[in-house]
Amino acid sequence: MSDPDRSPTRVVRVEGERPYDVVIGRGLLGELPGLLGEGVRRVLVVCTEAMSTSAEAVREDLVAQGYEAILAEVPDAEGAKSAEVAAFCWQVLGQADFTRSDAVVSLGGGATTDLAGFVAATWLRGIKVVHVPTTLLGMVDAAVGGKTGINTAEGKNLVGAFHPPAGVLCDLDSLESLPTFDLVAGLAEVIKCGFIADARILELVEADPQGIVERGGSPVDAGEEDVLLELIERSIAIKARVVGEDLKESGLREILNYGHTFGHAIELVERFAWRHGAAVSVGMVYAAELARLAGRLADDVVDRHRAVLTSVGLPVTYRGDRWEQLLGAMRRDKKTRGDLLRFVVLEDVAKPARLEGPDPTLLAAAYAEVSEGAVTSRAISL
Ligand SMILES: NC(=O)c1ccc[n+]([C@@H]2O[C@H](COP(=O)([O-])OP(=O)(O)OC[C@H]3O[C@@H](n4cnc5c(N)ncnc54)[C@H](O)[C@@H]3O)[C@@H](O)[C@H]2O)c1
Ligand SMILES: O=C(O)C(=O)C[C@@H](O)[C@H](O)[C@H](O)COP(=O)(O)O
Ligand SMILES: [Zn+2]
Repeated sequence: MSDPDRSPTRVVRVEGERPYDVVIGRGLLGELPGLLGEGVRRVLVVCTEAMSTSAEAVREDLVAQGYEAILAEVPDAEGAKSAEVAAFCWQVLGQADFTRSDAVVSLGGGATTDLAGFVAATWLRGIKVVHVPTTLLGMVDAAVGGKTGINTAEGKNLVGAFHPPAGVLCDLDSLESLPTFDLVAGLAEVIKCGFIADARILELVEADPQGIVERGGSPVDAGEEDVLLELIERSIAIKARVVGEDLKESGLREILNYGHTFGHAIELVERFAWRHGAAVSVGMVYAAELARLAGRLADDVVDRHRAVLTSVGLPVTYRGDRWEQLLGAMRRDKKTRGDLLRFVVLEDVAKPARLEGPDPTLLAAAYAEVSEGAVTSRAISL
């Protein structure tokens, strides 16, 4: 049962062809059958080893409520997002006779929800999925909005489908075991929402960055939880509004990709060993520098990127000897059209825009600004 004194349950509605709810609160796992809806008989719970105890509890609960529920344990983090792991899940579904009225439940971080969502999108051309994200990043971003996918040797999320979930359960209790390193990675997407759409998010982080970071992994103090809860809700609300208007990324949705062109390139060059949030953090500084060099963004907003990201422990630089590989990876970004590289940039906080086909010298100059040990082209005070 959720404890109303600790954290009331909130619901964010995501509109679209099949609207669904993102439920945010504590002790919520019992709510899962409600989100699965009518007609589901078999459920595949997809998890990693780190979450297998919780996943087994969910499975037993589902069985107690009359479902046939089985577990599929997949590799940790980006290791889950491969064609081989998807094929393993398809095999499990096939051997257990999953039909179009059955469902997948993901329980884990964004990598698990992306993989499980992709498996659900492709099995029998699409069965129901409910996401139970257990990382901050999963809650505020990956589990909401229906982007699912896996990586290939050539890049991040290059294979996937738009497949919105039937519901999302964000149980804040799961954040208590999340390592600080991963809480911080999730803050990158929260801060992204601040820069693209909601200055209040930036103000909240700037007011007490250490307090927000330190509550990860330790029992939650009521005052601190309020800030984290507000950050989570605000980020989910932005994502819900954007994907509700533009599920398939024909325009508006691209703003959620702020920092990802360069960020995904880092992930590929690092062979997916970097956390996504850390790579996106550097990617946002790259995009900010690009906009500044193009004369579209003021110096103080660029400085604000470095200051707020650094304040929570996120990286803002990357090694300076990988330009050709990074550029090659950016050419395969999903926003690229033919030979035209396209970036989401800012003209101010909460004023996203596009920068199309920037001059190669500008691209390289922005890289120099985020390269480790670089002396930036102007004096900044952090
Ligand atoms: N589909 C989307 O719209 C979307 C949006 C943003 C990010 N993503 C994807 O999400 C992924 C990143 O997600 P992430 O940051 O959650 O990383 P992740 O899924 O790799 O999880 C990070 C680590 O946390 C562990 N973990 C998860 N929950 C835990 C818990 N409660 N306690 C202890 N450990 C726990 C995992 O086992 C893993 O080691 C990337 O693949 C990214 O591309 C997708
Ligand atoms: O939901 C979106 O749209 C996003 O771009 C959110 C991103 O944070 C997320 O990492 C997404 O998976 C990136 O999508 P991709 O299309 O660039 O692979
Ligand atoms: Zn992202």
